[in-house]
Amino acid sequence: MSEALWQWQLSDGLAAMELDLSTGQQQQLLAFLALLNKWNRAYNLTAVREPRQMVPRQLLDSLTLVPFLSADRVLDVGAGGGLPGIPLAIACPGRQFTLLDSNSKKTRFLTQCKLELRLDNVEVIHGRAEDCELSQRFRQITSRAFTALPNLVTWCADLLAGDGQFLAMKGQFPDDEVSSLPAGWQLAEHHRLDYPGCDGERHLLVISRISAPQDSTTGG
Ligand SMILES: C[S@@+](CC[C@H](N)C(=O)[O-])C[C@H]1O[C@@H](n2cnc3c(N)ncnc32)[C@H](O)[C@@H]1O
Repeated sequence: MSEALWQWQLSDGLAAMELDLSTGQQQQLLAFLALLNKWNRAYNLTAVREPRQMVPRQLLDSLTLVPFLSADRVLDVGAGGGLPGIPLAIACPGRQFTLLDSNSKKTRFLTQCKLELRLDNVEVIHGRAEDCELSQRFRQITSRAFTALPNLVTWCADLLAGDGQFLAMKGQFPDDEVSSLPAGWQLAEHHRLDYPGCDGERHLLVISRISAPQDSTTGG
């Protein structure tokens, strides 16, 4: 029952969003949803449990970021059950995605997804963003339902390339968080996000440094 519904919701949604994904990619997205649904019972990965809401709120919502991706390597911080990182990795096989989360149950699930879905462009890291020391910085860092913007930029500043940008997904526009951004950071862009079945406000906030220093460790 869910499978036929999910298949219909996905192909309908992708068409409306003008995202051209192959049959194989669509099958991978649905296989990911089935894994999320199965593991959710034991691991509490997501609060979205109603089958009818899963394609829009998990897959389509994540995929709204596809047109905004430009970096070869993207970090998804606080990835949880793999959102938006796993759907983006399936939709964009030419980009590398690093999924970071501090909860070991969640990173175990993400590692299982990488293996079962054969996602060679996914790397999973267990750790706290503010304690992470990575060899290369990222030009784009995505986040969904992670933390307030001031925390995001403070905790993850060392993970972002000098000219990099945070792509923060939010529900209602967070006026207070934007006005509390630490000195040196700005709201560079704001986009309304929409997709079939979207049942509330969705916003993408692009946050960058005000004056970007040169960064020799940028990995693309
Ligand atoms: C509300 S969940 C959102 C998960 C996913 N992005 C989504 O939209 O469904 C927030 C996630 O951030 C992780 N998290 C919280 N603090 C963190 C930190 N300091 N560093 C890394 N991950 C963290 C939690 O373990 C949790 O999986």
